[in-house]
Amino acid sequence: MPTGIIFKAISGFYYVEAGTETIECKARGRFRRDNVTPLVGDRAEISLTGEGKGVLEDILPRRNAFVRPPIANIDQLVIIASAVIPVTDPFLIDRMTAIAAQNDCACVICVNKYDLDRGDDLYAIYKSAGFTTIRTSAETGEGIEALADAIRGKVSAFTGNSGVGKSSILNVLEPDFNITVGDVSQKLGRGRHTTRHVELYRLKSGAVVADTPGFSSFDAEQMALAGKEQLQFLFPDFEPYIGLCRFKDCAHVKEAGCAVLQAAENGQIQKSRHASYARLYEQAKQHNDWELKKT
Ligand SMILES: Nc1nc2c(ncn2[C@@H]2O[C@H](COP(=O)(O)OP(=O)(O)OP(=O)(O)O)[C@@H](O)[C@H]2O)c(=O)[nH]1
Ligand SMILES: [Zn+2]
Repeated sequence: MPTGIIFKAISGFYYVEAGTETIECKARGRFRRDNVTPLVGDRAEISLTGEGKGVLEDILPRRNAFVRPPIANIDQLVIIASAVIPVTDPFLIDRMTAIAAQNDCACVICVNKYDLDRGDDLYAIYKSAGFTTIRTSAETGEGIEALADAIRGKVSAFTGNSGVGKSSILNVLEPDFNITVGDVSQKLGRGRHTTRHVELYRLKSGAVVADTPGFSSFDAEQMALAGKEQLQFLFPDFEPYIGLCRFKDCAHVKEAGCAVLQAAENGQIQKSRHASYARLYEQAKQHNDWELKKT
């Protein structure tokens, strides 16, 4: 049975890219009965009924699935940031990297507007935290090739606070993209209109990019993060120090003998990364308390 990837889903039709063809599919009735919603990004088994049409038979296991936006199997988030108009708050980046880690999704950090500001601080933070970190300018084209390399052969979703240059970068990566995107969803479908659907685009370079309204700004606020005990594992730069604290159940916030705190003080962990962790930990704690009171 042929398999393919759902690139687009509109009004009950699923557009599955299988080989060089796009097949327009309907879903089998049992998906509804089993309460399974096929998502853009899903790998699906299909049967062909002729004339470019087919039926979704089965959804293959997912690497990850997001609810807002509804999309599956994202390999990596490309987090666009900027050190100047607007200045990106590292906390927003750290929250996204944690959400990504929780969903088995890699991250590429892209510090844009290099022509206006080198963004040395942001660059240093994420480089030393172990992320693929790139500096770009959509204005001069600097770093765009490095970004193209980082997304080749993968499914990426771009995110970043408003004005950092997401659309500008995508247009430099793929000059035709403007037209494609503009038609379908108006400047990456920020959802001002009713067509809030998600779609995958295959760039000429072979990269696949998700047009994801829900990721387009950091309105990922609604995305729930793990409980406070799990949070430490969503910071890969903490990993070498976890398990070395004096107390086994150390929260790594202000405990005596905490190896993570010590590493942050020594500069082995970036201070802003630890500050973000502590802030997220506090939020998770309040959330837990609230949940407990409710029951
Ligand atoms: N100098 C300079 N300006 C840039 C660069 N990238 C984007 N801009 C400008 O920044 C402004 C915002 O860029 P957009 O591409 O619309 O940003 P966006 O992230 O898509 O913003 P939203 O649509 O609000 O989410 C525009 O005026 C761009 O011309 C850059 O690398 N250098
Ligand atoms: Zn600790």
